[in-house]
Amino acid sequence: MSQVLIELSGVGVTRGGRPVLRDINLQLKAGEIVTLIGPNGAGKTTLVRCVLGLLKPEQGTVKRTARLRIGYMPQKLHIEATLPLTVERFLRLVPKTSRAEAVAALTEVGAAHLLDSPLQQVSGGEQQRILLARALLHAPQLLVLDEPVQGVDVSGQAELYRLIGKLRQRHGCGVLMVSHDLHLVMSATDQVICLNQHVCCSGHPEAVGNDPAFVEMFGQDAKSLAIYQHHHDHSHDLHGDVHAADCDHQHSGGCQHG
Ligand SMILES: Nc1ncnc2c1ncn2[C@@H]1O[C@H](COP(=O)(O)OP(=O)(O)OP(=O)(O)O)[C@@H](O)[C@H]1O
Repeated sequence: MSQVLIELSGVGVTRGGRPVLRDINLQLKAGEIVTLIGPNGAGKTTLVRCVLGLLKPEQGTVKRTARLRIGYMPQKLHIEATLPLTVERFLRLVPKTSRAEAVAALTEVGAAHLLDSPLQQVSGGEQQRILLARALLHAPQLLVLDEPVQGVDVSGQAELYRLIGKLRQRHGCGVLMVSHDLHLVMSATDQVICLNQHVCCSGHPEAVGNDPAFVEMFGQDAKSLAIYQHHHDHSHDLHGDVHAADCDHQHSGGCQHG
């Protein structure tokens, strides 16, 4: 049986007097890909910060396996435009990283040719690969990817998702991925968690092979993408709170709130 890397139980976070996360239960195992989806302000980044140990929730517990090694890929890289920094020097900011290790990590993400490039000059898609290479240098048991395809064109997105799937297989690591998109999640995602302060629903993504509009939009890459079918039985107001009128909804198996 796969090792449980991290387990959140009843996690709750309040910010500015408002609940941002409520009663979150989540378990992530080695070799498993879990994708968090949800609208702006749903609490995805806050949840990631709890997983990374950067934020201690007011309620509930976060249990990590002993000495868990996490490779984190942030949404964006913020670097000073005038700072002379090559890709190699950037990667070697990870302690004890040799040039050979930087090359190996870049090779894994198909970006070895960027080794001597100035970091400021690489494209958005290249930057995402470099951030992924940096995450790999931590020899992660758990990869945490915050919107890994942000700013990448559609065919590049499919390629990046495929790469993440391959890395999971090669390293046997667990992957927690944040997506802002309600529709595009990788077919290799084992579990999708739809978050809007609480876990609205969760489950396996359903393949979109039969959807002609989707195939037309993504071509052959559509086969490597999936659409998660939503079965919400409640709605949220602008603040993410559940509409009072929905409070008598029938709880289903996928519904994880009280
Ligand atoms: N330090 C803070 N102080 C006050 N409110 C905060 C703080 N951090 C986050 N919030 C609020 O918590 C809510 C959740 O924010 P979070 O960044 O986790 O959402 P998200 O799902 O990642 O959003 P996005 O998709 O826009 O990145 C938002 O309403 C945000 O304004």
